[in-house]
Amino acid sequence: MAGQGDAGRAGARVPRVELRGISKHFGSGAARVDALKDVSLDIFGGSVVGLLGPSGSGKSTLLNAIACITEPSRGRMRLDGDTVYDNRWLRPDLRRLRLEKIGFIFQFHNLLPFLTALENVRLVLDLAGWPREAARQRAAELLDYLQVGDRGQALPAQLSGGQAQRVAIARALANQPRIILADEPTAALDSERAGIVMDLLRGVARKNDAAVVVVTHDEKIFDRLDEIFYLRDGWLVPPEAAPTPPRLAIASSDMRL
Ligand SMILES: Nc1ncnc2c1ncn2[C@@H]1O[C@H](COP(=O)(O)OP(=O)(O)OP(=O)(O)O)[C@@H](O)[C@H]1O
Repeated sequence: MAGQGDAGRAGARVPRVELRGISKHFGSGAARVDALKDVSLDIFGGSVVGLLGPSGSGKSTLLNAIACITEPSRGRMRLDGDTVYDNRWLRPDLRRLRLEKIGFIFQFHNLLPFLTALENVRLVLDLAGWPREAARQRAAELLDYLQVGDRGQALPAQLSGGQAQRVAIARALANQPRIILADEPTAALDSERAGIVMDLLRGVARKNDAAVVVVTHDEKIFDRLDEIFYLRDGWLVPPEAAPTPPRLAIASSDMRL
């Protein structure tokens, strides 16, 4: 498994996500919860990795820390070779950082209901400062790529669940992020659509050399993950000690798309 401090195995490649000794606690005294304990890992471009573990094991906290939404309590985090956290945030504008580096896909699509599919995708590009025409073109191309180009003028309520999720993926990919974080992206989809979503994410990981990190309980997609990080009680469990859920094939660390 990549990560666990074995940077040599990946040669000179810079991990898209590099965590060293990341801990996070909430509350204090008797109410203190240690949600992440000394988590170190590397995630490289071109791979789709899963964050697995029982409920309450720290998966969402870890995903939100990587997304620069939740501030860790200590440790060091580099995104795309850029140290963004070293016992404190080093970048003053985390919103801009997220816009530059990260695409986020949620379980439910979270599209803005009063904007069309095309406008939802364009919004990200407008915020990132893309020129108007280039943004329109890119948004339309992405919707085409995700096979919902003909639904560009539809409002989210007029889309099927699978279509809405693809528009949400287009939005997450709009600014060509090198890190794509997905929280239960397939939980609301049937097997066929879940497979399509995972194939899309895999395609994007390969095409853009992006790291895709998926928090999931969804057994349907376990065999589509290149690598598994398993959390238990806030600790990252070494691969050899992680349980092997049914149908879960842990890929070799050398596997690349
Ligand atoms: N904002 C918060 N305040 C206090 N405790 C929190 C907060 N967020 C998470 N926790 C606690 O941190 C621990 C890890 O939570 P987290 O949501 O990261 O787990 P999870 O593995 O994502 O769980 P699930 O699979 O149920 O979503 C849990 O004990 C949770 O109650």
